[in-house]
Amino acid sequence: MTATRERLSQAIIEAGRFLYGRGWSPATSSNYSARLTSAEVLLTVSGKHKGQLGSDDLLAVDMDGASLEPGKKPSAETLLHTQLYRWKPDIGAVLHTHSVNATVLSRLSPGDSLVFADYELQKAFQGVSTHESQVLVPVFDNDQDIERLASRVQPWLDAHPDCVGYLIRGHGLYTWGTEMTDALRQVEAFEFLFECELKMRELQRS
Ligand SMILES: CSC[C@@H](O)[C@@H](O)C(=O)COP(=O)(O)O
Ligand SMILES: [Zn+2]
Repeated sequence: MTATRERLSQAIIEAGRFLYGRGWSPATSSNYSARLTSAEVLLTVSGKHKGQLGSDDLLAVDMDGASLEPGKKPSAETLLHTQLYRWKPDIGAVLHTHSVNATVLSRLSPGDSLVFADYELQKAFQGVSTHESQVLVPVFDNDQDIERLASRVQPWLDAHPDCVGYLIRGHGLYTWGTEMTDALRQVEAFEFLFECELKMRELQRS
């Protein structure tokens, strides 16, 4: 194993332990990846428990999502990862999670996007420097046809180069970063904002 693969494998395995521990990757949900080279991505195999990953539970795919390791089945959502690496060459890690709050908030939001404003924690997102900005998060309807889902995500990404993450309704979150630590920070920031938003809605109703 190359030193880069070893380092990235460890980063993915540790991310899985952390995200599972926070309750954001229950059962065998979620998938994680890191950029190996300009042409290859290291990604979780399909169907594994993400809190118990080992280095055998990862495989390299090309930028079209094709497995480079026969015998290993890539994540069912591989194309949602590779489209992000193709979209921006500075993306080094992508995380997909399935938290209760992401699931509930996306189901309660019938529109095609959510806006977060006036939260100091927005500054945890890459490129955001003030609570006075607006963080626009698209919400795509879920689809078991991942190629079709990816084809609905792509025009949004192309039209919103500052996008820091998106929700899939009733399903979960995709976010990313230059390094795994950046992607993890963004997952945490999103989870904080999702919880605030749900609490605000609850209090405003009562
Ligand atoms: C356990 S249901 C979740 C899956 O359908 C899927 O959405 C998911 O996140 C994990 O799929 P995987 O193929 O293991 O990467
Ligand atoms: Zn999923």
